[in-house]
Amino acid sequence: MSMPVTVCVQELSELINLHLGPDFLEKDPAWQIMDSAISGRGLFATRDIGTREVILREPALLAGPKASQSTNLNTCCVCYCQLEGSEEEIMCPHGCTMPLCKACSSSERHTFECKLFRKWKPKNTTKISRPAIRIVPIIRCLFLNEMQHKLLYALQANADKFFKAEIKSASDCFEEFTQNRDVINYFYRTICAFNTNAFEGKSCVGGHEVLIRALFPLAGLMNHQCTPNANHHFDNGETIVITAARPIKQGEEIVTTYTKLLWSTLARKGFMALTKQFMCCCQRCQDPTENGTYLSALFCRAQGCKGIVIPVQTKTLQPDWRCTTCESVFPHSKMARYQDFALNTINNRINKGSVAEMITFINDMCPRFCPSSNYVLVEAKLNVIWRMSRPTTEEFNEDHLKCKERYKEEIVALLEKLGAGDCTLKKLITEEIL
Ligand SMILES: C[S@@+](CC[C@H](N)C(=O)[O-])C[C@H]1O[C@@H](n2cnc3c(N)ncnc32)[C@H](O)[C@@H]1O
Repeated sequence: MSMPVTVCVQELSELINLHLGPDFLEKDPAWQIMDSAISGRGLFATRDIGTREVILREPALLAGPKASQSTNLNTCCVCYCQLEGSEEEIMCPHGCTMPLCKACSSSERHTFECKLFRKWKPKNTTKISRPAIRIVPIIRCLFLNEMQHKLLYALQANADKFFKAEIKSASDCFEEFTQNRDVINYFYRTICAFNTNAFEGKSCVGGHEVLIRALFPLAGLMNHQCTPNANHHFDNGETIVITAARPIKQGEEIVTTYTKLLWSTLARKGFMALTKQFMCCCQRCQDPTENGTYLSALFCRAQGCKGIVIPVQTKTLQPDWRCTTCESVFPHSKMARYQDFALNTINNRINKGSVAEMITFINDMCPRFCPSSNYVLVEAKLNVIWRMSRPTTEEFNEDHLKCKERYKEEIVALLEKLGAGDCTLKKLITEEIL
C-alpha cells in the first residue's frame, strides 16, 4: 500500500531547492526532477555526465545512527563521533539515555530530543536501549520546520506489514511513551517515508566508521534498476554524494540499486517485493542468464547430467527452472530448497574459522554442490577479499594471496559482464578500500 502523494513535480522541485539551500544547490545542477516511465517521479540528467562525475551532494533531512543488532552503540547520536568509556559514562548526563559526546549533550540540537526522551521516562536509565536509539531519526521529524515538514509529506511512503513494529519496540523502552494519536500517526508516516526512500550506509566521521540511516529527499527520488548508472556514498556523517557509475546521456534517468549488485534475480526480486512492494522489470531482470553471469545457476538434478539450471520465467517469484544442457525442467520448490541448502551451507562457514579454511572450503568443497557463478559463492569470495584486505593477525601464504587476486579478477569480470561500469563495488575491490 502506498500513501498518496499530492505534490506536483514543480512544487517538489521548489521544496528540494529550499532544502538544498545555498550550500548545496548548484547554479546549473546536472539533475532535474521529472515524471518517470519507471515509476512516479525520478531524477534526470540535464546534460551529459561523465563516469565518476559528482551528480549531486545533499544534506540529510532526517538522520541518526542505525543501531542495528550488530552495531556498536558507542557513537554520539548527534555528531557521530566515537565515544570512549562504559555505557553509563557515554550516556547523556541529563538522563535521556542517548549516547552523546560532551559537546553535543549541551548542544541546542540535542535539547529538544533530550527533553522528549526524559518526558517519556526511559525505563532503564543505566542502559542504552537499542530500539530507543533506532527511532531517533524518526522522532526528529517533530523538530522539522514547516518547509521541511511539507517536503517530508511530498515523499512517497509505502506502508508495509511491519511499519508499526518499530514504534512498538521503542515505546516498550519508556514508562510514558506518547499516547497522542496525531504524533503516533506522524511517526508512522515518517517510518513509511524512511522505508521507501532512506539510505543506510557507512560513514566515516573523524576516522570512526558509523552506520547511518538517513532520509535524503532528492537522492531518494532515484528509482531502482538492477544495474544502475549511479553510485552513492556518505560523506562526513549526514551528507550523501551521488556519482556516475558510467556515462549518463542528457535526458537519461539517473537510477540507483536498492539491492546488492551481485544478488541473483530471484534474491533481488524477493527482497524488493518484501521491502519496497514492487517488481522490477529492468533489462537484467528479463534475461534469465543475467547478461551471461549466471548468478542464479544451480547444478542440474537429472541423473548423469553435469549441466546448470537457471530460472525460465522472469516475471514470477516462483519460476520453473531449466537445464541449459539436457533441458530438463524442475519446479521452483525443488530448486528453492537446493538454493537454500547452498546458501545455508556456505553462510554457516562465513566468518567461522580462519580465512585459510574458508579458501579451502570455497575451492575444494563448494564446487561439489554449487556452480562457481552462483551468487552465494560469489558473496563468499567477496567475504574472503574483504577479510584479507582489513588489518588482521592472520598470516597468508602465496597461494592465499593468489586466490584473493583470482577472486578479485572473477568478480570484476562479473561486474563488467553486467555492465556495472565504475560501480562502488568495483572501486572497493580494485582499490581495496573495503
Ligand atoms: C525511493 S522511491 C523512488 C521515487 C519515487 N518514484 C517517487 O515518485 O517518489 C521508491 C519507490 O519508487 C517505486 N520504484 C522505484 N523503482 C522502481 C522500479 N524499478 N519499478 C517499479 N517501481 C519502482 C517503488 O514504488 C518504490 O517503492
